[in-house]
Amino acid sequence: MSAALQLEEVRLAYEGARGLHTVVDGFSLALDAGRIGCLLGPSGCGKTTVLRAIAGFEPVRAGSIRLGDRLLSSATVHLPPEERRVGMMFQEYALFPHLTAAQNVGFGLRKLPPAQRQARVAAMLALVGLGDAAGRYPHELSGGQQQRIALARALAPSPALLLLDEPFSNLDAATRERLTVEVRDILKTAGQTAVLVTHNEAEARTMADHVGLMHNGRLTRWTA
Ligand SMILES: Nc1ncnc2c1ncn2[C@@H]1O[C@H](COP(=O)(O)OP(=O)(O)OP(=O)(O)O)[C@@H](O)[C@H]1O
Repeated sequence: MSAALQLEEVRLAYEGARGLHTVVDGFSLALDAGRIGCLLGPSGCGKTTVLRAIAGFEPVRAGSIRLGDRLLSSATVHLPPEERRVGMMFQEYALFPHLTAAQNVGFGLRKLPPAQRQARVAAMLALVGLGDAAGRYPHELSGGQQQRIALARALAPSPALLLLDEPFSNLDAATRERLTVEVRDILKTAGQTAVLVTHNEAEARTMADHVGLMHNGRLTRWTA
């Protein structure tokens, strides 16, 4: 089987006052469909930068990023984020406070006919175990429940790939531990290909099928 996600010799750099500053170099990985990969590494090693590049928020200076048979990024190609079929659960993508849980989950489904949209929202709320929370606003939900709604929102448009960047970092330790297991179960039920970023080793081992260790912008180990 060919990999769902494939990064080959990727180089990523930020523009600085003194020209380009390379933060990721020679970065390669392959992830099969339905598998969960995790990038683990110390602060500043480039984990978020890699996710941002996969999502289409950073240009690729060399190498390539492919999803299925589509080229998403290379030195000469850059598919816009909205055309990548990549879903995100990033810390900065909090729920919309003025929308109910159901409206949040339905946000990315506005192109669907209303009946189909409603059915998909109901299915996603059921998948994350919050079928009874449809009419509640984010402030009426616990932190863990809010993250499960954020997951339902990210999964609703059936992304080819889901990216999770430190999705549990704002939660207390007990909730975090419980949610790590729950989210893995939800992703596996959905057959979702996903890449998680964390600097918490226990979380990486619990969640992921493959753990990649990053150091100074390179992948130093990728465990099966
Ligand atoms: N917008 C930016 N402009 C310039 N440099 C940046 C920018 N964002 C990140 N960097 C630098 O790129 C490097 C990698 O940052 P990145 O956020 O990818 O690391 P990380 O491994 O995700 O860290 P953390 O675990 O703290 O989130 C760091 O040296 C950082 O200072």
